[in-house]
Amino acid sequence: MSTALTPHSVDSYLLVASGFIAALLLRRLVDGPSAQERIDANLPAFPPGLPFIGNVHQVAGRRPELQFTEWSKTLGPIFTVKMGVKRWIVLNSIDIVKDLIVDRGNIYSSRDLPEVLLNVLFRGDMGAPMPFMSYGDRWRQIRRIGEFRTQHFVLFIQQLSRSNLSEYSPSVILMHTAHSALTKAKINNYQPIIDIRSNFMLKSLYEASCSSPENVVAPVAIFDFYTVSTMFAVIFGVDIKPNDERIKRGNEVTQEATRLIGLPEQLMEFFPLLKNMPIKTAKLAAAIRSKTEAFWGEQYAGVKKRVQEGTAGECVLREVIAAQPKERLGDLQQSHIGSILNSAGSETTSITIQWMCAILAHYPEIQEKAFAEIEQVVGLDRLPTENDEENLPYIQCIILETLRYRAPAPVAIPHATSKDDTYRGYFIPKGTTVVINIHAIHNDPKRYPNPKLFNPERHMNYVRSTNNKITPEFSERPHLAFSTGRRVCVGINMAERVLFIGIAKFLSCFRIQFPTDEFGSPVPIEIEKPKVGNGTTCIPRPYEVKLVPRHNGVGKLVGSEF
Ligand code: HEM
Repeated sequence: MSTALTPHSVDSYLLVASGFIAALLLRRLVDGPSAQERIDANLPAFPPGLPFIGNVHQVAGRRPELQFTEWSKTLGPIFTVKMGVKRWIVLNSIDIVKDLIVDRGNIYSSRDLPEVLLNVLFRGDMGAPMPFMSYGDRWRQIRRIGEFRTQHFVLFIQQLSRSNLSEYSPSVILMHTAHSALTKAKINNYQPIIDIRSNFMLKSLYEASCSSPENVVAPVAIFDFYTVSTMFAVIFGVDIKPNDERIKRGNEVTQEATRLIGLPEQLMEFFPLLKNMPIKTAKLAAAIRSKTEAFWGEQYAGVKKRVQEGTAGECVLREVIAAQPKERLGDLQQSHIGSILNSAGSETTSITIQWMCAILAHYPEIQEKAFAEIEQVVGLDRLPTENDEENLPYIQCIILETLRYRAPAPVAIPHATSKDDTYRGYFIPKGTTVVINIHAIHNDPKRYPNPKLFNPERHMNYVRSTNNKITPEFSERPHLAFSTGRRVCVGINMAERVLFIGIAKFLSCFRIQFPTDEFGSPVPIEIEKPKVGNGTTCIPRPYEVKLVPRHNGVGKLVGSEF
């Protein structure tokens, strides 16, 4: 029998559908608005969407920061997005981020991420996946152990003194004063690793450039290796070589785990009915977990063995393992600390260097200014070091402007409220997802005149103040690429050091130019259309670039016999 719809059957469907809608309307008249509608009426405004699915089709699987920024132009700096049964509050201005994420951090610092990620991949309470954990004592403990910052402690205390102290529990204040596995001082201990890895990066770029008749290099893999090998050495205390199997396997397990925050899993959160469908997500997650735990477990066991034998060099996990009797964490939890720091720190830092190189190819005059500063402060007989940082303000500005112009995580990691709250007359219930739209803040023309222009100079006052140890106001921060508040990136100090050393050395050695086509015309590098990732990172499309050594002494400086 044919299943094609005849005009007659269409009429019947229409009749049934209109009857259904009429019944719903009637019920609505009798019952009044549903509980959800009453909640929605007190939330910030919604953009237009479709019945039932809301705004899912406009956001999921796309670059959400662009759509959010567009909506903020008509709906204002705070609005709500309807994602099936979920409500996301989107924050688009620095003032609102300060009010909620910083000053009400006790309410706005939790997470609401796919169950499958938390409970299957990371085994719920048995695991310790810091970025995904709900706000609470366990997260505080893990965070304190992995803490990477002290510099921001100063900023934090100054913010505290300007805001309402009673908002902060004593344990939070303690958390920021506690001695942790990786402080700024400890990062100095890792400086030799960062030096070796950055020199290797320069040597690889130099040799790739010299072996190409046109000095054309595909730099992304080389930048990736700089950050991945640095993180492996800092966290696990191992020295890995470019073709090391661990890089490939580490990438594979991270990529697979990322699948679990992909579109199907998000859709299941928006439409819980889908959880009853025969979709094998939990099975898939369990399979990914076996691989992930096997790989990172091996790396962790290696450190533990070296600690027991007394041969472990300085590394984050050595400290974490030493603190095990006091902290009482299990091996799986400690292994998670290592794998999470490793994965969270490698890609983001490499993406920033990739963007810097791609963007500066468009701005030769900025490169010349940067090189002139290096030539004056450092000279041509040595490479820049961490001690030169304060005397290289323009290089610092280039890094700040790169993080503003192309924040690697333009909507950070969504937060969630852990209590009901009222703000500017809105009622925001417990469990609401809160998105910081860093992209909108970074493109606000009031904060950054002509935001589409890459202009390092705009950060000069900020850099001068911080170099003179003056702490600028929160609103004067040059960017929010590391987010802010209690969930602020835990690796800021590490990231800033790896970026400064890598970028200052890179700009001291190479002039960046577009490659040319067969007619000798320059082929500009694409920077306007980032690769569409999993919705959380903003990555340049893979590119080739001409890297011309700055002077005859570069080969000697980078230790190449090429
Ligand atoms: C340029 C480099 C980096 C950028 C742009 C970056 C950015 C971010 C952002 C936006 C967040 C989310 C904050 C929030 O929830 O509001 C975050 C969290 C985090 N980052 Fe980074 N990050 C970078 C480097 C690193 C490094 C080097 C490490 C570790 C060594 C690291 C470890 C983490 C961890 C563990 C979290 C989760 C913190 C928590 O939930 O409490 N990141 N980062």
